[in-house]
Amino acid sequence: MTMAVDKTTTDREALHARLLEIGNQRYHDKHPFHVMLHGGRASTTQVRAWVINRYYYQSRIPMKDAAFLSRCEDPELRRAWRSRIEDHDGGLDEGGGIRRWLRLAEAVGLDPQYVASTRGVLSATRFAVDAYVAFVRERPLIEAVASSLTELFAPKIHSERITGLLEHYAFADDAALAYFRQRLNEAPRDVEFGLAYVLGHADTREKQDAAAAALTFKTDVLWAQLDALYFAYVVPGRIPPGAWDGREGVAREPTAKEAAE
Ligand SMILES: O=C(O)c1cc(C(=O)O)c2c(n1)C(=O)C(=O)c1cc(C(=O)O)[nH]c1-2
Repeated sequence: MTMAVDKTTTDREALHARLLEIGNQRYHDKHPFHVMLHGGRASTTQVRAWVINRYYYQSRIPMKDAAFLSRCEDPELRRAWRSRIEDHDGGLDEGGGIRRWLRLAEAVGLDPQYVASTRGVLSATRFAVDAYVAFVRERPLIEAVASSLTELFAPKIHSERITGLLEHYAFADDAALAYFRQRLNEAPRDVEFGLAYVLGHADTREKQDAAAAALTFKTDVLWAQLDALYFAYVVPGRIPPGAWDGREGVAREPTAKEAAE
C-alpha cells in the first residue's frame, strides 16, 4: 500500500529546512567580530564602536516595520506586526528597546546623546541598514516577512552574548544587558508569526525561492555591518574619514579594570 503524501506539508517542511540551513551557513554569529566580542577579546574602543554602529540598526528597525505596516492592507497582519514597533519604541514614559540600547551605551562609557545622533556611524553600516529598510519597503510582502526571519537565530546569539559579556567585561551587568534579555522574550513570538506566514504563503516554487533569497539578503545585511566594523576598528590604521575616532562622545575614561581587559 502506498501512503498518500501531502505535498503541501512536504513543501512546508522542505522550505523550513532550507531557511534553517541558510542561518546555519550564513548567520552573523560566526563572524570573527562576534567571536572576538563574545570571547572577551574586544578592547573598550572596539566594544564602543560596535555599540555606536549597531545603534543605527536598532534605530532603523521600527522605521522598517512602519514601512511594512504602511503596505499591509490586511488588518490582521497589521495587528500582529505592530507590536514590533512597540517593542523598540515603547511607551511615552518608559521607552523600549532603543532606550535600553542607550543604557548599554552609557554602561560602556559613551554619551547616549552622541550615540543617538548617529554621527560617526560607518558609511558601510548606513548603506547596509538602509538597504534593509528599502528592501522591506519595496519587495513583495512575503519577501519582506522572510527577511525578518534572521530572528530565528537571534535568541541563540543573544544568550551567548549575555553569557560572554557578563563573563569577560567589567561594564556588563543586568541593567547594561537588559536589551538582550528583553529580546529573548520578544523575538520568539515575532518569529513564530513570521515563519508561519512565510510557510503558509510560499505556495509556488518561485515564492519559496524568493523567500530563501530574502533571508539570504538579510544575512548579508548583518554580515556586511560586521565586516565594516572589523576593517575599521580591528585592522590598525583603517578608521575611515568621518567615522568615530575612538574619542568623540566618550563620557568617561576606561576604568583600570577595563584598561586591563
Ligand atoms: O543581536 C543580534 O544579533 C540581532 C540580530 C537580529 C537579526 O537577526 O536581524 C535582530 C536583533 N538582534 C534584534 O535585537 C532585533 O530587535 C531585531 C529585529 C530584527 C528584524 O529584522 O526585524 N532583527 C533583529
